[in-house]
Amino acid sequence: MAVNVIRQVRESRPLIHNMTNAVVMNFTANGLLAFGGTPIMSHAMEDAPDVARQSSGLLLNIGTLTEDQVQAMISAGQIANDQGIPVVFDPVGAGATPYRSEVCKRILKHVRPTVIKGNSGELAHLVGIDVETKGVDFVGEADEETIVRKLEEKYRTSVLCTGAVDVLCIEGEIYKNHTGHPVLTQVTGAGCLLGSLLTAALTVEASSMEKGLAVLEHYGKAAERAANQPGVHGPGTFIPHFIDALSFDPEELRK
Ligand SMILES: Nc1ncnc2c1ncn2[C@@H]1O[C@H](COP(=O)(O)OP(=O)(O)O)[C@@H](O)[C@H]1O
Ligand SMILES: Cc1ncsc1CCOP(=O)(O)O
Repeated sequence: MAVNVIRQVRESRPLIHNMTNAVVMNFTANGLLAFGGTPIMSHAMEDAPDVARQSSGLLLNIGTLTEDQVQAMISAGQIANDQGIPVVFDPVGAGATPYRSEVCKRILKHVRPTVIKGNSGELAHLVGIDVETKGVDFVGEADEETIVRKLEEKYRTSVLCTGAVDVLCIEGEIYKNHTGHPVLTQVTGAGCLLGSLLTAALTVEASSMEKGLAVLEHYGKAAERAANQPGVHGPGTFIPHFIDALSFDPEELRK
């Protein structure tokens, strides 16, 4: 299942338009390349709509948003919707400031994402559930299944809630992924990069469940493999090994 999805990505090397934040731009481009996609970053209103027209998938990530970029995201998102291109929306830091909350509502009013993905704190905020967050991080406790179901119902779209266990909600069904490693919580952009790989996976021919679980399993297994390498002593040495592992064959990673 995972093998089929990831091999298709590696054959087509889909062009993924990453409208993502300044913190994770380089990490995202390298991680997506290792996984098998072709990254392009473009945020300006003068450029992003044309890039969206040429791309196979679009990631909207509001981590370091400016008003100009938000307008470009809406424009690119509408083009992607019109062209039937998958869109992943990552509401980074939703609820941390009134502006982020307003932008989430605005984007979701104008763009239909294929998947909304975020951590529990961000997704809880989108459905009005009060949980404890600190900036872009989730620090409290939450009932992920309730959150994803409510969000799916509200926006009629698939939802991925990341965490120690990832919870995916597609057409009312819940799927869980248990792969992963706690060191991912010490790497900024671990969630953001996952959103880019998910966008790439959504471009191939398979069921939504297969595509979602394939990426989650591969990502988590790559983290487990990297974290257990002899030269890895913490988040700094983990990162290059993780990028390497993302490029491995999915069957090899399962061994
Ligand atoms: N405690 C954990 N153990 C294992 N994997 C984790 C843990 N926390 C998060 N992950 C993984 O890290 C990645 C990013 O998730 P998360 O930390 O929730 O995102 P974000 O960086 O957006 O807050 C996901 O692949 C998730 O499965
Ligand atoms: C630290 C930070 N601040 C704004 S965006 C960002 C990156 C967040 O990345 P992630 O949520 O994937 O760890």
